[in-house]
Parts: sequence; C-alpha cells; structure tokens
Amino acid sequence: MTGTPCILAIDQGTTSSRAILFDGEGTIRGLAQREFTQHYPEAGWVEHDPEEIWETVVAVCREVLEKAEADDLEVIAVGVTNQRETTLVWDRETGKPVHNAIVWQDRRTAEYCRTLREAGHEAMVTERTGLVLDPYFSATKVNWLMENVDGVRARAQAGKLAFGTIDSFLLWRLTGGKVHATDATNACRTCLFNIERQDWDEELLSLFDIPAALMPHVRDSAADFGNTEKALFGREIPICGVAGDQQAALIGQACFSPGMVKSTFGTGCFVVLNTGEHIVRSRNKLLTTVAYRLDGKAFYALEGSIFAAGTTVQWLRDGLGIIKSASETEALASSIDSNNGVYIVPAFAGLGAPWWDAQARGAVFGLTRGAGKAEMVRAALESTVYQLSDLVGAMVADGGMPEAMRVDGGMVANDWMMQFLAGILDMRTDRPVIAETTAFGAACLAGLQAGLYNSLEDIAGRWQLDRSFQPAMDAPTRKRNLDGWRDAVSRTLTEGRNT
Ligand SMILES: Nc1ncnc2c1ncn2[C@@H]1O[C@H](COP(=O)(O)OP(=O)(O)O)[C@@H](O)[C@H]1O
Ligand SMILES: O=P(O)(O)OC[C@H](O)CO
Repeated sequence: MTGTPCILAIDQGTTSSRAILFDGEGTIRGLAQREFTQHYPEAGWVEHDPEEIWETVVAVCREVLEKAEADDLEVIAVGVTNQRETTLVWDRETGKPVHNAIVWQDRRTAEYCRTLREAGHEAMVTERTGLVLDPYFSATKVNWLMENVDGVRARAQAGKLAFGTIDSFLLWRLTGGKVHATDATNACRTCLFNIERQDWDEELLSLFDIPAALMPHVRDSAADFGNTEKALFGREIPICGVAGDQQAALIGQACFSPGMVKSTFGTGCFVVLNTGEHIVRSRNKLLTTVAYRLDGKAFYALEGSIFAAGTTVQWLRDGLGIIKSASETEALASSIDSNNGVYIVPAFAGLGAPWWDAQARGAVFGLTRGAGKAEMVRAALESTVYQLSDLVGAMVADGGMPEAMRVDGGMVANDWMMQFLAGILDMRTDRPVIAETTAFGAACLAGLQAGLYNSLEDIAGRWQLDRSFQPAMDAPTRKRNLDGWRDAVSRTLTEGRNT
C-alpha cells in the first residue's frame, strides 16, 4: 500500500535551511528548520560555511522524511529553492569547496565593479543579463575566488573545479557528484547568463575572466535533476524542480500571468512582477530576471529589492531596545493617527533599487519633542511600505502593469502594515493562506515534473486567499505621506551613488 503522495521542498535560505513536506493540496505535512552561522571576516564581507549548510540541509531532510514514514506519506519528488547569487567553487574529485561561500550580501567586489563600470562595460552587461554591475551578483565573486585563493585559477582552467550557486552545490551533493546543474532562475542571477539566448555568455565569461569549464548545465525549473543518493536518505528520490527563492515565491503565489506581482517581506523585501514571455528592459534600475523556464520556454519578470525591511523592526528590538518583539509593532503603529512627520530611511547597508546608492546610510527625520516610541515604530513599518511603493512606481514607469499585490513573509502578519500598504500603493493587497510560498513554489515545480500537478492552471486553482486589504487612504493623505518620504530619501542619498 502506498501513502499520500508528497513533495519534499528544500528551502536553503540566507539564515536557515528548511525542509517542508507538502501534499497535493499544498497542506504542510512536516517542517524542520535549522539556523546556521553567519561569518563576517571583514567589514562588508559575509560568508557561509558550505559544510554547515550541507549538514543543516541533510538534518532537516532526514527529520521530515522520518515524519513522512511515521505518517504514511510517500515522498515522490524533491524540489529545491535557495538563497540566490551566493557563490561556491568546489573540487570535482572530492566535492570539497575551495573557500567559504561568498554570500549575496557580500560587498568585497565593490571596487572591481566600479572599475568595470568606469571602463564602460555596464551597458553590455545589462543588455545581456538584465542586471546591473553590482557585487550582489555571482560573477565578480567567482572572479575574486580565482584571483585570491591559491591554485584556484589553474585548477579551474584544468577542469578540476566546479562553480555553482547554492542549488548547484546541493544538487551535486544530493546526487553524490553525478549532477552539475542549475536552473534558469538561478543562472540568470550570476551575471554570466544571457537571458535572451538562455545560455552562458562567452563574452561575459571572458569579461569576468571565468573559465567556461567551471559552469554548471542550465536546465528548466521543472526538470530531471537526478536522484538523491541512496546512502543519504535510505532510498533514491528524484529531484524534479529547482528555482531561486524569489522566483519560487512568485510560483508559490501562483503569479503566472503578466501583471501579477508578489512581495516577500522578510529581513529584506523582494518584489517580482511577471512580464510573461516579454523581456521588459528597465529604465529605472530594476532588474530583468527569468521568472521560470518550463519546457524550454522562458518567462520573465521585473524585480526590485529592498535591503532593509524586517531588519528595521529587528533594529528597533535589538539595536534600540524599544520593543520586545516584532508583533508589538502593530498595536504601537495603530495607536497614533499619523506618523506625525517622523520618517526613517533605513539605509543601513545603502539603498537598493531604484536608487542603488551603496554609500547612503540610515537617517531619522522630523523628530520633535513630542515624538516617541509609537512614531519610531510607525516610521519603521512605513519605511518598508514607501520603499515598496518606489519599486512599484518604477515598475509602472517601465511599462509593467501590476494589478493586485500578493504578499508573503514574516512581516505580513502585521494587519496594520498591510492596510497601510494597500493605501499607499492604492492597490488591493492579498495575503494567501499558505505562508510558506517560497517552499511551496519549489514543491509546485517538482510536482509539475512528477505529475502531481497537471499544469500551472492546476496550481493557480489551489491558491487560497486568507485576507484581502482594500485601499482606503484618501489621495491627499497618500500624497502627504509620500512627499515626506521623498524629501527624507533625497536628504539621505549621497552624491557618489551608482546612477
Ligand atoms: N508582526 C510583525 N510586524 C512586523 N514585522 C514582523 C512581524 N513579525 C515578524 N516580523 C519581521 O519579519 C522578519 C522575519 O520574516 P521571515 O520571512 O521569517 O524572514 P527571513 O526569511 O528573511 O529570515 C523579521 O525581520 C521580523 O522582524
Ligand atoms: O534567503 P533570503 O530569503 O534572504 O533571499 C535571498 C535572496 O535570494 C537574495 O537575492
């Protein structure tokens, strides 16, 4: 007798690794999570120990697989989703990484990016990749490993090493070194992938001085990625889906038509707008990215990111100590009728799209003697909403046509903030029942390939609304709020920004 078919989704994020079991209805049947260490070897550098990542992934998978067995669930496929851009190079013989993973947040290649920009390469890079020349993406990180780790360039040229983002590394390890692959959503974040031709770009490899022998094979997001090695989980399980975490959230939110948009509010916030089969080129420094690739056909998206979203709330709690937990913010923000002119620009690590000002630093404006805890808390929550509004404004200016905003991530538990968001965007804001949209997206891809779902329509039909927030802010209030924010941002931007 076989049990209820389930998909094991592995969500390898920036701060933790999770394994979640979904049944065909999208119901969570098991969940395990392990945090791992963040390494900051120098100012602006962020690294992860790949062995610790691997150990946490294996541990969470084993935990939920045991639960599956106890509950008579049949795990038919694995889907992988991951923190994107984070860069690894490992030995093809031993599987051992040559260095810690260089995390997407790491800024060590800022100077190199500046040199490339000054040499006039940015237009070509953007044309081919849809990205900007920024340390965020993998290419300059791989170059750093070639230049700075002993023997790596020679071994890479001799075909002894493999490069990959976290998905590739996990695929390699899960299949016992049989598969060196990635999917198009991860490939397009490396800055080495031609989004029109859907392949690695030789001129980009040459620009960043990266040997082609390092590169993984690029597959569709729902595809055959090999089987997990028997020794790992006691049996082989087919790996059928892979996507970067923000694209996976777009899929988990069933944003399959052009104009559908989702925001994931975690530590940072990522907004992704489906633009369908068309590559929309941003004039406002948004990124053009692959939303998903199915049956050899790529669908595209515009993406913007906010570096500081939930992290601003964490700063109120851990930096200022004015709240004890994030959940207190809702009552405090709604205890006052307006922000009373107080604005926080949370440029703790610079400002992302559409500003791309790496040098900007955070600021608080409009303090009077009457301002207190409630104003600070409200300004912190509002700052995420205003940054999102800037991104949506840029998407509209680029010709994207967002309809309603689908939201997920830790911050969306805050009803006051979701209502404020609907008001500022003047757009309906929909929160789904499934909070784990990222992992669910990976499960959807694997489920498509494994036959648990028939089509994207089949998946879309399972998306369920928890609560819809209708815009209820009058135009003068919206204008007053946004004018105050724009004034605060303009006073925060530095002259040396990358615009
Ligand atoms: N009720 C809330 N109101 C505002 N922010 C919240 C609330 N609950 C959690 N958060 C914030 O959400 C973030 C956690 O979201 P999560 O999606 O788990 O993040 P990540 O996946 O990036 O670790 C934290 O930064 C936390 O401060
Ligand atoms: O791991 P997360 O959720 O912080 O997401 C990281 C993004 O993929 C970086 O681009």
